[in-house]
Amino acid sequence: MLQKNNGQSDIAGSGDVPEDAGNGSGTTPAADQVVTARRKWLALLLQDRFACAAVLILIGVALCAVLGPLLIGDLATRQNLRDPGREPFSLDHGWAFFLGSDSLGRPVAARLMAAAGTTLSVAVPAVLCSLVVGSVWGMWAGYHGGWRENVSLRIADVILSFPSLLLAVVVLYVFSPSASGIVLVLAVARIPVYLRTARAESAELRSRLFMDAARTFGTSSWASIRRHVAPTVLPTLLTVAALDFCFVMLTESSLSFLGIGIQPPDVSWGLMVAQGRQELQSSWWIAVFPGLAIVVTTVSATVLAAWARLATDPGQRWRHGLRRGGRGRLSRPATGAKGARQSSTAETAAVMAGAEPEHGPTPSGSEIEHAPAVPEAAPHPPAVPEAEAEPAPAKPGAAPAPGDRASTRADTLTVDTLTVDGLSVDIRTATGPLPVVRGVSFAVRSGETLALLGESGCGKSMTAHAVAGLLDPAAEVVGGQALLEGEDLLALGSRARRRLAGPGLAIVFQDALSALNPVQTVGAQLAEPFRIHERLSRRAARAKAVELMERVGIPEARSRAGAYPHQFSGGMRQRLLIAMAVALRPKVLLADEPTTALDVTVQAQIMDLLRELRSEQRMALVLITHDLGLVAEHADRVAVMYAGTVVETGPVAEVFGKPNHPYTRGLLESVPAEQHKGTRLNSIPGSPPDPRSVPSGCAFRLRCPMARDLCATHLPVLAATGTDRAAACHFGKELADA
Ligand SMILES: Nc1ncnc2c1ncn2[C@@H]1O[C@H](COP(=O)(O)OP(=O)(O)OP(=O)(O)O)[C@@H](O)[C@H]1O
Repeated sequence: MLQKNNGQSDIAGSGDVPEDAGNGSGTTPAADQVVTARRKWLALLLQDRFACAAVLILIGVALCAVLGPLLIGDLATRQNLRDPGREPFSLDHGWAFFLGSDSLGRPVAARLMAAAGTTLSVAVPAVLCSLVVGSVWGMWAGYHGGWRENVSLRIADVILSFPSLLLAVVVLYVFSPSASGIVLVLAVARIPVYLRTARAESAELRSRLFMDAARTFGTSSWASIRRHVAPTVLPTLLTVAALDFCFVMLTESSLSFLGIGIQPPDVSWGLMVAQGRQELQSSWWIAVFPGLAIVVTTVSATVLAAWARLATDPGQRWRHGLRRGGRGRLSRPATGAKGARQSSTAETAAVMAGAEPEHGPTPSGSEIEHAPAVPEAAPHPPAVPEAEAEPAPAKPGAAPAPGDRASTRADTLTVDTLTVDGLSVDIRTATGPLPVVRGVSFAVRSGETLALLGESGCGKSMTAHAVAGLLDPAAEVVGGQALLEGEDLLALGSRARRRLAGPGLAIVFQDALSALNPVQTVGAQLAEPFRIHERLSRRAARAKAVELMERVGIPEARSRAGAYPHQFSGGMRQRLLIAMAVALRPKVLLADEPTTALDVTVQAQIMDLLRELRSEQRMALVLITHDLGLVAEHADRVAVMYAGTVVETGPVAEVFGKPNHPYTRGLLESVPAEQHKGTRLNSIPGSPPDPRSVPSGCAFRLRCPMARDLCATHLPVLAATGTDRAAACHFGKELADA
């Protein structure tokens, strides 16, 4: 059971594993983790023979660069004019002449080794500098958007408008040619390539739900970039960097050919190609071998980057298994392509998570979906008191059972936790502001469930996003307040908002797959709120994450914490999202259609879980839905929305028993129910108005059977129609008294 402990959220049951807990082997757990992580990467690398070959080649090149000068002494520069242009593939004059000699009698093999060091000392720093600066800049610009993005792109455009070779020629002519000068010029010239790539991917990620989810528990912009943007963008950038490696080497060779690159007696592969080009017909080997060195090194870097891209993308790792052509542990099983993908992904992720695949198959989504919300063996019995146990579902339209939940709970509820007052949101469009939320007001108290009910497009999500501070940049709050225990959320600066996010207000989104980061394990994502707000170590936060997973009914939570969102079923993903939202025991939880994409069985499990958590944590729950059945069964009070405004509000049982607004009445009459059996179902004629063409006066009047002339000229306001009830209808009181 989740318990409050000295102001800190704590989950009773398995306590935190102490940070410094030893493992009995004399090594620290942190050191063990590093060793295990290295083994995992090595295991993945060994599954790809091309990547292995690429690594060996690159290690060879690096060794040549480092050890070459020691092995060859001055062989690379010593001229032997009596014996120039010696042909390759003969060991008569020693290994140094195996690849022939150039027109000055210098051995090509020795020169290749000497040149490896010079070439790498230019290409590697140039690529690394442009990669680091361009990527960080691009991710920052893309994440924030607006002027930062525009200014960054214009700077990139200016740099890109100069051909990089021309830029290098101009700069190196003005300043004297040197290796560090070449590195600097090439690094600057290539920054826009990374900037643009990182910006584009980051801007795309900016609008993804899992970024919104991170913002709801107060992740700062740099932390979001580091944890969510960088892991997604990096694989692409690494591939670009590998290709850039070739470009930089070739540019350096062109500069050397022009006499402003590497200066003799130093030698680089590019310079060797440039010098050998003049004698290509008579002594082909002088240019061909350094050319081959450039190609082989570049291809190796590209292969390694492609491997890294697959290895760091959890959705792609299964390909490593398939590449082995059916051999080995991660090979394609004989159950068809889909099965192969699932199995390989699960096993590969198990390897990455440090689990032994021999432990048996990972439970499939369908196997684990029907697990009870609270596992039998879990140390967290459901905390719903007997008195709060759910009555049989109320049928929409039917009168509530005597002693309904709303009226019994009302005794214990006094102060509103969240009060939304006159909230208005506009969307900026080319033709001017478009009002999509108009003066919405409602209040919800601790331990209570308020349903925001309405047809699609009536502004429910906009309202929730405005309160949570997650509005699209095109949308803007133009009026109203959202008071969380008296503090206006809409007036807070971003820092104060981050402090409050998570422990104050959290949100559960409809599409759990989009709301979870696909390239992070669920354990890492669930640990994030604890790391940010409680500053827990990685290990302690992870332990809390596992406890949370157990609490929301994820079986085998400890081993499943290392899995990725796509390895869970829809219902389990929704549980994970709920776990993430309630991790910091928020005072208010906004649940935006949390069960729409789920089947009825899973829907019931998720709603039961939300109810249990609400009771345990005494949260105020705002349930956003268009499902009247869900409202009847799970909400205490309801605010019915139409065309961006609240048209009726009150206790669910009373509103559904005797609606005071013709729209609510129409909604209830259009739902099939026992008492409608054998009669023709009524439906509201027409459809909700587009925000661009909301009728004058009452927005519902064109569909309303009670509309009069007054409705076209006077906008009805939300007015009391009874105790704790209100309706925005000129005839609300009439309906209430009927
Ligand atoms: N970026 C946008 N640009 C223009 N209009 C928008 C934008 N986002 C939302 N809208 C409009 O705002 C209105 C309210 O949208 P909102 O998503 O809040 O509706 P909703 O009641 O949550 O619907 P649903 O139940 O389908 O999610 C809709 O008419 C929608 O078309």
